[in-house]
Amino acid sequence: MEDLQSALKDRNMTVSTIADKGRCLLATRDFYPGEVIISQEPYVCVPNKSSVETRCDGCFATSNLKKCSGCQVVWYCGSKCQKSDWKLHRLECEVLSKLDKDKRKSVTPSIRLMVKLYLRRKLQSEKIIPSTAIDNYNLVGALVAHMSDINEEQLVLYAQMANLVKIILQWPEIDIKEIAENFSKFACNAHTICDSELRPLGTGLYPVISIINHSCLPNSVLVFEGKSAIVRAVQHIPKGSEVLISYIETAGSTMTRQKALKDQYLFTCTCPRCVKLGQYDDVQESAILEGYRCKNEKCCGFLLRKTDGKGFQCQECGLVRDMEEIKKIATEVKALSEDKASKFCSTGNCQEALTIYKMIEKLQTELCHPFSISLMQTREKLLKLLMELEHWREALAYCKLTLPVYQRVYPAVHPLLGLQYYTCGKLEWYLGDTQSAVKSLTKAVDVLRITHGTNTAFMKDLLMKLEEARAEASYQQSSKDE
Ligand SMILES: C[S@@+](CC[C@H](N)C(=O)[O-])C[C@H]1O[C@@H](n2cnc3c(N)ncnc32)[C@H](O)[C@@H]1O
Repeated sequence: MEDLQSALKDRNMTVSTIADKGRCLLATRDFYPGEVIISQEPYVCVPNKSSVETRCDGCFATSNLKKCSGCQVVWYCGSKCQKSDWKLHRLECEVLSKLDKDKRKSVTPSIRLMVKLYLRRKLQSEKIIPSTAIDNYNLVGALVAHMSDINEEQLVLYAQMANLVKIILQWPEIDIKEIAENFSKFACNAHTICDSELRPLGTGLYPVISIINHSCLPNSVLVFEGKSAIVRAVQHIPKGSEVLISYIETAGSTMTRQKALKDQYLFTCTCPRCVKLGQYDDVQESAILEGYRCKNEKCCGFLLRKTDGKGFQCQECGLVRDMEEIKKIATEVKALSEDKASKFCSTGNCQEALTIYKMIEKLQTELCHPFSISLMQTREKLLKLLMELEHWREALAYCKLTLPVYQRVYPAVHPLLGLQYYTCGKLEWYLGDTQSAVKSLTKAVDVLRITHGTNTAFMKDLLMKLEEARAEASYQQSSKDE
């Protein structure tokens, strides 16, 4: 702990404790929007695995992959990644290659993450790889596990997974209880590693970053550059303040956010956004973000359940929507999304998925409040599918429909909002609307230079696009003036 504190002192940080929260990270000087507060390499990490996609264990790339001939489980994009991972993978390869085919199939990313955790601990304790103040197993030991708060079913699952890890490692002295506890630590401390556009690539354990607590109105954001985790300030953080990131998708209502935090992180959030709202505001917020639309298409009022339970009444114009009608549409949406859309999406059948999502969007437009999160998510799926199918104009129309919801549910500096402006700008540019593209790309840069910095290939590309769009717009303007 002393080593950690002195390493953090150089970075203008300190670890402290707060009642009801446990450890926390405090700033020992002022930080300003866009500044990197802390960055860390993963103690261990693994790429995601899906039936349609495999990733390199070194850099998470998806192309030019070759399977490790030893274990037949891990993939690399080339010798550079294979060599840099070799000290750890040599041990992993040895244990994985002893497994029969069936057992190898049960080696999920979470199991691999745990196996790698123990192997890395061994390598550090044998001094085969170095330890530092911010890269050692003691920091993993200090992570919260919440063992006494997790339910029986979860405990059984962790015990089964721990047993599999024991079988893989074949270390007689290993403690199953400790492995199970570490699975619980993963659940509330590991981070999903994403690319610059926030698409998930893998999972990593960053024990210093894991000291940072959650807020639904955070002053910082966690992004990734390759596998490095970077925490940047999105607001002014005065000296002595706690650094806070968001663990969850913050677009939902207070009830939804609190449930997500309780389910996975086992605490009740008391951030200003969660406690600020009074009971009625909370109900109104849920009715807008997760409720139904008024029968009158022109009315933007939110609906509350009538006391007789027979329907929902608009709080703006008083019109009542019948419960049966609402149930009917909701059932149709559910059937379409569960049975059909997900199947087509998982098999990569974009055209069919598009047809289904359009049907869902039509029903949700009829059913949900215009600021509904589920309607926004369906439009987001349509936008992605249409971009994949290169239907740019229609994609732009859906992108523009999502923007007012993004602006409502996210703070002005939020990576998802910045990325949505970016998508909008790119589409406008493809479609020749250069003036609008400049406006959208400028908004994207204003947000993303704070959340993502300006040094990554992704940001350099965005800044270049903006320059080109500006040059084109001024050329068009001067041609018009002549
Ligand atoms: C990633 S850890 C954060 C560091 C942790 N406080 C510690 O002592 O190591 C996540 C855990 O911290 C606690 N936590 C994080 N944010 C919190 C908050 N806003 N309010 C209360 N507890 C919080 C919860 O116990 C949660 O499961």
